[in-house]
Amino acid sequence: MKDLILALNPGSTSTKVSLYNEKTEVATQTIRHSTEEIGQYEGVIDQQEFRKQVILAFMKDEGFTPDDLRAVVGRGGLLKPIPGGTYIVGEAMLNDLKEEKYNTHASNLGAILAHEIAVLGGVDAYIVDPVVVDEMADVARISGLKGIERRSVVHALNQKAVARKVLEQQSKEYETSNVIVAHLGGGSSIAAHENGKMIDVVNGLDGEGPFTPERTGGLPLFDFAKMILNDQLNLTEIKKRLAGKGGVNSYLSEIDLRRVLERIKNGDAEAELIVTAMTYQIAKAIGEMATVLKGKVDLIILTGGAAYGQFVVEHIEERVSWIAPVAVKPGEMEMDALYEGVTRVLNGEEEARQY
Ligand SMILES: Nc1ncnc2c1ncn2[C@@H]1O[C@H](COP(=O)(O)OP(=O)(O)OP(=O)(O)O)[C@@H](O)[C@H]1O
Ligand SMILES: CCCC(=O)O
Repeated sequence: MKDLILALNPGSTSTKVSLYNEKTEVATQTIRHSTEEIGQYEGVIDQQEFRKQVILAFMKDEGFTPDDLRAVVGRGGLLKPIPGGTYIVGEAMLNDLKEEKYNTHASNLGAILAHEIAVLGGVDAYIVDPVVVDEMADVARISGLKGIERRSVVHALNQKAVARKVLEQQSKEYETSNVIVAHLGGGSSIAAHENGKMIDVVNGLDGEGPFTPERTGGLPLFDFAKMILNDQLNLTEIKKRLAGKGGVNSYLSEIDLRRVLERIKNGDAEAELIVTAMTYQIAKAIGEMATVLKGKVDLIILTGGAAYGQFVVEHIEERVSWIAPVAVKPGEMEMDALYEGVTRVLNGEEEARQY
């Protein structure tokens, strides 16, 4: 039939898969991968074949094959800095991802898996608004140490989709509004969107900003340098300590915020202090982005899985609601945003960009 769009969103512990026909979602599933399943593989790229088979099995269960596809779209990963939009997947992009040229991240598999399945169906593969969308002002790139430049790594796909949706509900346009979006997930990113451009971002992946359920965010540099020397850490171990074993996990041995919030309800004072500190740091980062927008902020939006947590939302609101009204859009809109991005190209409303 060739009228289906397959959208793929690989996360660290899951692969989200959705099938759309012209207007609606036909089937969707979040396929969870156990620690044992994922643990068999050395790195993210090594999981390619395993995840491909999981996606094909999902399609088969739903009664479809790659021959039914019109296009495949994946969440875009760590590439060179590029403008937002829908990109056709090609060799240069695949090479950079397979070499992990710009670091490792589960979303690096998005383009790779989209390509693998598109080939089976004889169609094109795309990515939309990858995590490296770069709209940063030049002044924001200066780190404070020559030789190190700040870069834009952000939940661009969800941040932009959520901002558009919430503003639309308020009869406002993304392109003419100033908003601060805080995506609060396993990792977090916070960005200042000025008239439709993310002019500065708090890049949690590279160790900036608030700590998260599993990442440290920014640390006192000198003390961390001493820890590296004392514990004789190599780069892989450093990365693990910063992302995975950092943040809430390092204090409470738990990355699932739902369980931590349950502990707080049951009177765990340490858990309460740690999550309060996380919300305190998130609020500080939102305040920082307010100065980027010179105080002209129409809206603050909290999104991502952690925005489901009432404790989290209330503690952030308490500190930032003087800046601008706060809207809460928990979870993410990434699958629909992938579908909409590729549809704009297939309908000729937008041209596919080349990497
Ligand atoms: N109902 C809930 N209440 C509180 N926290 C929640 C709830 N649902 C999910 N979370 C927390 O949100 C976090 C995960 O968020 P999310 O699902 O957005 O992240 P992710 O998909 O792992 O990746 P990313 O970091 O890219 O967003 C986890 O710590 C999880 O416990
Ligand atoms: C989505 C941006 C990268 C990250 O923080 O995980």
